[in-house]
Amino acid sequence: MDGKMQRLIIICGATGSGKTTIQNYLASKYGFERVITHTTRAPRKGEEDKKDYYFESEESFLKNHFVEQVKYAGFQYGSSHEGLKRAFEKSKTATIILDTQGAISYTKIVAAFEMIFWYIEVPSEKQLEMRILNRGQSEEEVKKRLASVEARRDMKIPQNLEPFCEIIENALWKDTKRKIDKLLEFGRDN
Ligand SMILES: Nc1nc2c(ncn2[C@@H]2O[C@H](COP(=O)(O)OP(=O)(O)O)[C@@H](O)[C@H]2O)c(=O)[nH]1
Ligand SMILES: Nc1ncnc2c1ncn2[C@@H]1O[C@H](COP(=O)(O)OP(=O)(O)O)[C@@H](O)[C@H]1O
Repeated sequence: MDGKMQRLIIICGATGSGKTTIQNYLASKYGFERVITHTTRAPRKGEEDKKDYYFESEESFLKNHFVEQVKYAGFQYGSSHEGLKRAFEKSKTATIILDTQGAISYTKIVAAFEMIFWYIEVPSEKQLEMRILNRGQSEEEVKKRLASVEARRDMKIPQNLEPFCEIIENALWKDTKRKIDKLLEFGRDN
């Protein structure tokens, strides 16, 4: 495969903004492979090891070869060279979900693939809370998550990430899909 043709779509945004929903849409409509990242947080109901994340212990986490790693709401998260390679073996365009700090790290690396940065926004914090609650997490869990320094930080796009990012407002899902389709149509062959 021609390395120059590979593309990584980096998706970031507040917790509950719709990053996973968008990643799933890109997988089902366009066949874009997901880069599975590593975390020490426990799986949520319905999440599967090696599909949603590589769920790691503190010890096993350290054994990976990371492009970047962060601490988010008290847990470790990291994207590994192995994870990227596995995704690019299956499709030329891959997608990855990162916090904004991780996305900033990617703006600084020299990579063999093209990078596209998307920041997902939701019109109001109230809507965010509602969506997270609908996802099945308890009110207490949601409050705790939204109170972490990292979650607060990622509610807004950091200034040093803004020049690299396409901001996608995820209000009505059908409009979001249309926006994404347009962006990908425009990006084709560029
Ligand atoms: N930097 C970085 N962030 C990650 C990685 N994997 C996941 N994240 C981010 O970690 C944050 C927390 O993810 P998660 O626990 O799944 O919670 P959610 O955002 O509420 O679905 C999100 O902002 C993810 O984008 C990674 O490998 N590196
Ligand atoms: N445009 C939308 N309108 C209404 N609900 C949405 C929309 N996009 C995503 N959701 C829902 O919001 C919740 C959070 O979305 P999710 O993709 O899990 O967010 P993230 O991965 O950013 O934390 C999920 O229950 C999802 O189905």
